[in-house]
Amino acid sequence: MEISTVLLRVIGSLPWLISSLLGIVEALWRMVLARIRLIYHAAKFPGLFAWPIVGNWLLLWNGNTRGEKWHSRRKMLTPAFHFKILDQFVPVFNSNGEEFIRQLRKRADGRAFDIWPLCKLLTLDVICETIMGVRVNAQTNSNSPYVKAVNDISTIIIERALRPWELSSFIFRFSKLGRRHQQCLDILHGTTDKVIQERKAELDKLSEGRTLDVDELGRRRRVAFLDLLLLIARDGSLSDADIREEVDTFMFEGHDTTAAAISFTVFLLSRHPAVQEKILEELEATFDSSKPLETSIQELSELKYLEMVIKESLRIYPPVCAVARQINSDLPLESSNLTIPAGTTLFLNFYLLHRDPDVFPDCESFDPERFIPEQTVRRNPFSYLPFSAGSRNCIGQRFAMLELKSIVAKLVWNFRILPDPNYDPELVWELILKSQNGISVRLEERSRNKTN
Ligand code: HEM
Repeated sequence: MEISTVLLRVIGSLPWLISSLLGIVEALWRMVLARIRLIYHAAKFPGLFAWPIVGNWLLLWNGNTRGEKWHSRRKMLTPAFHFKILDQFVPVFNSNGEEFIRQLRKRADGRAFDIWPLCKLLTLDVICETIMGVRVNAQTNSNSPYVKAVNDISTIIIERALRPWELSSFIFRFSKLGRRHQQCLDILHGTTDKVIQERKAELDKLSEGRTLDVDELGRRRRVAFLDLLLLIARDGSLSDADIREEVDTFMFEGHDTTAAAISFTVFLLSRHPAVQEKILEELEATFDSSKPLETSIQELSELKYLEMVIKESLRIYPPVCAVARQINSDLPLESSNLTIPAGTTLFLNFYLLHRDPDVFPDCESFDPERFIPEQTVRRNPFSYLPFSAGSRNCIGQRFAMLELKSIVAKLVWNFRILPDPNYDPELVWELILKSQNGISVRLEERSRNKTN
């Protein structure tokens, strides 16, 4: 081709090239303007330091989903937390709680020990039995591959977040951490898949007129959360993979959080013997002192002082101490002339919220009386958010409160909880708020057990 022809072609496509270039420049300009606007508004708020370009991205990375999947799933799952279903779970709290007490009895010699790992095993037992309907016996068999995989995967997630180069799935897959991650997933998914297939087969065998809570021999059978999911899935709205996803979410949201809440409550009680005595008084007014403590859902809801203690513990040590939210449209704040611009990621810190001295004077001190009804009604409901608020709040909060009450009641019923004078918790925020040096307490058995 001659040079003149090439030149003519180039000149001919110039208008197209220039308009494309202008289009790109305009798009970039709009992005820059939007960014400047965001920075302009955001700068008026007190907050974390933001780096140029990446902002707070290094602290927080959130995938962008508009929430349609979440919305339809949440609607499906809400009935699974109905009072009648929770009622069936209370015996699971009781039986696993009894095993917890048996394990603790071995440590009740007045010497300090770390109660955190035992709390984790307990809540894993509870969540596996209520959500999947299987007993993993974590408390008596803490070395099982399943229990180890559950523990390891949380640590791996944290370690990976601290190694930015391993955020790439490709690099991660070939790293040592990534390989262990895959091993854990294989064990966890393998177990969930097996349970799903077994429960599905049982469901298929349900004859006309038989209900889920009765087995083929007519014996009472406990309905697990998974059974409800399988029933919902019969109209084709959930695949096996979807079901596994939901089961996994509940398994992970529902056990570390409760373990943290139980262990922090035990720590606070170890420093407040008078509070323990008040809990005991309340229990002794309701239950027969000569028997092991066995609670029903009705009795648990009547333990008002115990509830105040747990609420105060969740105030000081909220296991989910922060959440993030992305703002989809400009949000003017009524109380000021500030606007939070669309595209901002808000980081809501419940740990600090619960320490607002205007709302909770002397905020570091443990005082369950803050939760007497007269005090609670005076406060803005958004000033205390251990389970978050709004449509994405904790779906399992009633489950959690019942479990916490059941376990803490058993603990105080059986033991005097004593402080470890050489210990103070060192708080860290990993996936949840926890203490990196464990939760050290001492236990002494109450005399009612010694005479039994
Ligand atoms: C003391 C124990 C617990 C605490 C403090 C807690 C706290 C929270 C918080 C703050 C959220 C909101 C997270 C966010 O906004 O990003 C949440 C969500 C959630 N929690 Fe809990 N939780 C606890 C126990 C449980 C239990 C026992 C279960 C299940 C049995 C559970 C299941 C869930 C689920 C599935 C979600 C996600 C809800 C959704 O996005 O629709 N949680 N939890």
